[in-house]
Amino acid sequence: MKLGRLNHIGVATPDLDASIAFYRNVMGATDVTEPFVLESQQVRVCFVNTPGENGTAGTQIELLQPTSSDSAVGKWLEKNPLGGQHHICYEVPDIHAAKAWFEGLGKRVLGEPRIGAHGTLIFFVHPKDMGGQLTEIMETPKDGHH
Ligand SMILES: CC[C@H](C(=O)O)C(=O)SCCNC(=O)CCNC(=O)[C@H](O)C(C)(C)COP(=O)(O)OP(=O)(O)OC[C@H]1O[C@@H](n2cnc3c(N)ncnc32)[C@H](O)[C@@H]1OP(=O)(O)O
Ligand SMILES: [Co+2]
Repeated sequence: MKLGRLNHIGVATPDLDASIAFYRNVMGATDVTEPFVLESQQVRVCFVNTPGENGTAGTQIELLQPTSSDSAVGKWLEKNPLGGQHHICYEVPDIHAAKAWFEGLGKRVLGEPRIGAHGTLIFFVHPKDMGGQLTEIMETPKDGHH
């Protein structure tokens, strides 16, 4: 398995607009995308772009507010009402080879690879098989656009 760049850190929040204000006013973020709803994951999401180096894209903070309490993020917020770090997403060159790799190690891949918020194929690996860390694996965007 070839580990690629850290694409984003998923951060859950009970109030997306308050979190955007926090990243702008407390963290000095200047590049925050327009929120949109991803029905399939029952989340309203936006990205805080952090500066990259030498013209490359920086790692993003993916801010996630559930649109329903009966959702992965909704359920997680019930246990973590303030919100916080929810998952980590790494890029890989070949999503299908990566899926076979984790399954070969007996780790639970959650569902089939599907198109994620960045428009490329992703899957998640169960946190209990990953040292407590919910891990999203994402195929590196072909056009290099992140
Ligand atoms: C913008 C969209 C973007 C995309 O899809 O492109 C996203 O990133 S969407 C993000 C939301 N979607 C997901 O997280 C999908 C993957 N997650 C799941 O399938 C579930 O959340 C799952 C299976 C990890 C847990 O669901 P379950 O129904 O089993 O919930 P439980 O509360 O019973 O959890 C079981 C056990 O796991 C612990 N847990 C749950 N979530 C996390 C987490 N994010 N990080 C670490 N650990 C987590 C939970 O505490 C339970 O452990 P226990 O010791 O029993 O308390
Ligand atoms: Co994500």
